[in-house]
This record gives sequence, structure tokens and C-alpha cells, in this order.
Amino acid sequence: MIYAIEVHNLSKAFNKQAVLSNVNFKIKEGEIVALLGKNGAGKTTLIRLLNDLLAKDAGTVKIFGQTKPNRNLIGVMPQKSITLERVKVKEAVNLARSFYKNPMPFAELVDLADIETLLDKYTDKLSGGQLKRVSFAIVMAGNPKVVFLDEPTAGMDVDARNEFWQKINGFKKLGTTFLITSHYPEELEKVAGRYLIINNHRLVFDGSLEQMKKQNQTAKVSFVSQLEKVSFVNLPAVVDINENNNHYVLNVNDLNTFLPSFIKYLNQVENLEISQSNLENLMKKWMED
Ligand SMILES: Nc1ncnc2c1ncn2[C@@H]1O[C@H](COP(=O)(O)OP(=O)(O)OP(=O)(O)O)[C@@H](O)[C@H]1O
Repeated sequence: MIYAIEVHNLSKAFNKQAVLSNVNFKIKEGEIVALLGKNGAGKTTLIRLLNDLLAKDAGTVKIFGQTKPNRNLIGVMPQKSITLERVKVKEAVNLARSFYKNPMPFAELVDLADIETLLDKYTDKLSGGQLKRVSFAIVMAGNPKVVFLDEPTAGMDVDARNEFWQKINGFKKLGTTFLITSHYPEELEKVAGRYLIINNHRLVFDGSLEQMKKQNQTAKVSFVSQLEKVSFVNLPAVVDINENNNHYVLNVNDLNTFLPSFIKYLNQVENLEISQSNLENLMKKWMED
């Protein structure tokens, strides 16, 4: 099988300091994958390595089976957008289109990136969020099949961010592959089907949100009960129990397993609250030192 992105034993160090060690993953065509990790974890470095913009120390990278990236297939939106002095947005977008044999039609691109109102502005006079939208138009100009987006919504306001993720969702039916970094995990939940997490220079998680929840404490169950702690200790999926004056907090790693056994105590508990972990809390677990 030919994967959109295939990474084998990829390693990179700067000044003898490992940033990525033996990273392995495969991404199928059409997957939308979130790349997560705290500041300095190596996300940008990984994107640059995947695009051959940085030399690898070891390992292989294949994009659609090719080790030399075919620029016609790839779109990269770097974290820092580049501006051109005295170049209007419409000129920059058309310049980008001119590099490709079959570019996306101008009007489609304008609609996709929501840049209609920016077309006559100079690129070096745009706000941070506006510049991100223009960069997105430039990235998509050649109808790429694999797209790397490094913090695409940084600087965008809430409406622009929501609209952006909706547009990304629209690519699902076209089968475009995306690898996206963002410091807004709750937004990535709207689009990503899979998460890669880098920590301490290794890929520490590769899977779906469901898998992440299964491998973590997925819920807190709090209640008041006159029952003794021993009643709850052996319930399935309970990771730990805190009890204080009959106030209980149970950390549970699989609610579906826990609830059928807990039900028998329902008439002896009060103030029951169940809160499930969101992606942000789950991620913290994977990013601990
Ligand atoms: N060209 C370089 N020379 C030396 N060190 C570098 C270089 N590029 C990156 N680094 C270092 O490599 C590490 C990973 O940086 P990288 O930019 O990949 O992290 P990141 O996960 O993208 O972080 P952020 O979330 O802050 O954008 C950092 O410690 C950074 O200082």
C-alpha cells in the first residue's frame, strides 16, 4: 500500500540535542491528523523534515511513496507567514497559482480562504489573522494532495477560526490529507481523526481520541455517600478514589465498564456528577516530563 506520508525511524538533533528520535508513523490518503506537543517539542522540525526543508540525521520519509517530495502534490503553511512588500493579496495569490499547471480557480481559492475583502490590500499591511488566511490561499493554490499546516489559526479571531475548521472539514470528501499542528486542541477535535503526540523527542501517542481516552483516566465521578470506601474500591475501571467526609471523587478510565457495576449504588449516592476529560486534559497526561 502506498501511504500519503510514511515515516521510518526519523531522527534529528540540533547541537547534539535530540529533538526527534526514531519517529515512525504512516498516514493514509484522506486522513486529517493532528500533530501535538508542547512548545519546543519538535512539531515544526518534523514538518520541515517531512518536506525536505531540513536535513535528516537518520531515517526515511516518503510522500506518496517518493523520497524526493513532489512539490506539485504538497502544500506547506509555515508557522511564520512571509510577506512581500508592495505586493497586493490578489497578486500574491495569482503568483502562487502561476507556479502550477492546474491551479485552483481564483474565485474558488478566494472563497476557500475567505479573503474577498483582502484582495486589494498589501500583504505587508495585513493583521496576523488576515495573513494566515492569505497564506492558506497560497498553500492551496496548486490543489495539493498532502497539506502541512503549522498553527494555521494562530492570530485568527473566533469566527475566522470556526470558519477555517469548517473549510478543512469540507476537504474530507475530496480525500486531501492534512497534518496540522495547533495549540488549540479543542479546535482540532472538530477535524482530526487521529492524533500524534511528541514528547521528550519521541512519538508517545498515535491514535484516535477514543483510543486516547481508553488509555487515560477518562472521567471523574463525584458524589456523596454514606457507604464505606471499600464498596467502590473494586469496581471495574476505577483508577483511584479520594474520599473526604463522605464526599467521593473516583477517577475512572472507562465509563462504559464502570457504570453497569456502579448502578447498584445509585439509590445510596447523592449529588452525582460525571465529567469526562476533554482533549486538552488528556493531552496533558501525554506531555508530562
Ligand atoms: N535551526 C535550529 N537550530 C537549532 N535548534 C533548533 C532549530 N530549529 C529548532 N530548534 C530547536 O528544536 C526544538 C524543537 O523546535 P520546534 O520549532 O520544532 O518545536 P515546536 O514543537 O514546533 O514548538 P512550538 O509549539 O513552540 O512551535 C526547540 O528546542 C528549538 O529550539
